[in-house]
Amino acid sequence: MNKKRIYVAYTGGTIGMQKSAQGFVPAPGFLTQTVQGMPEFFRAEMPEFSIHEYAELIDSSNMTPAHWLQIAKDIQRNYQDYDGFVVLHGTDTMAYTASALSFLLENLAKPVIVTGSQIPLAQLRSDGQVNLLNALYLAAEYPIHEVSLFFNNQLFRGNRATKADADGFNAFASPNYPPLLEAGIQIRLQAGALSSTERHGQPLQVADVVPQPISVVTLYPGIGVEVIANMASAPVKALIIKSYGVGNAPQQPELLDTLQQATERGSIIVNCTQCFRGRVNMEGYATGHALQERGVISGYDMTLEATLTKLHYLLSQPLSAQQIRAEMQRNLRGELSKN
Ligand SMILES: NC(=O)C[C@H](N)C(=O)O
Repeated sequence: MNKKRIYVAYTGGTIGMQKSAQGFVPAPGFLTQTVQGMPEFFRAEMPEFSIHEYAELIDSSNMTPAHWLQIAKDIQRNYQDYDGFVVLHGTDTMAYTASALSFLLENLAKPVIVTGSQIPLAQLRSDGQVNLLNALYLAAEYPIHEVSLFFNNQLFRGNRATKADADGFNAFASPNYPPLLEAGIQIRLQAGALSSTERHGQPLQVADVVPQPISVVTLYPGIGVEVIANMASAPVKALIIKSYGVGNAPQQPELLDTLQQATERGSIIVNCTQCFRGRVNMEGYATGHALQERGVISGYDMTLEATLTKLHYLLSQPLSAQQIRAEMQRNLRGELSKN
């Protein structure tokens, strides 16, 4: 039987880092060399894989939309030659990249799994081996044709994941959507759908993305209107408000006027909840309803990462503000559920 072939893109991040006088840093060649010294990766049950280290290996705090595009184009270039893709990435902004890739890779019909680790692969007690080994195995044997994120034995939908623990191994959560798959003694499919063959639909397409001026403001009791007005002023094209509960904000006339003026200027204002779990419902309370009346749109149950990367994706296309508002409230890649 022909073995499946998996393409591994190493972008940087802790998994391939080495100790230096300044703390852990990514080092060229080190991840590949470490994997080669681990016989588990070459067991008969494992797929074939090839690791491609990027010329510039980065801590994921340095990720930008240009890097998202670089990864998406790399996948596109190698799309025909591999059965699946594993992106090795730092954990700090992993959920942003996984969300961004889910939007940029249009008509995706192969598995793309983003993973990394909290302790470098070469260190004692690393979680890197379990994460990478499982990501490779799942990409080959449990192909779910979407962008997902594997961490601590759970496979999440990429645009539903968020970093939830700074220093624990259970570093990611998917607060509003069940895991696609859980890897225990048995590998159990949960919300994911296995696809045995490549769907012969539209060819894979990579959407262009350019960095966009987007503000994110978290409401707090007593926040001044001028703070929000500043965050919404030009050149900002979109403002994400992390509101209270199901989407509430103070019913201050000056605040509501500021938001209305920003909307009239063509800004996209999205209402996301600052709660870890749950969904915005602006019809729930008068305080939420007032926002809706001023043109603020609902982020429903999207994570901040999904909201922000979806805005980047849409603002990079030739769409009107009205079209962007409509698309933001539509489920494009499983990132949003309305009820
Ligand atoms: N665990 C990690 O990968 C953290 C690292 N700072 C990164 O995001 O690149």
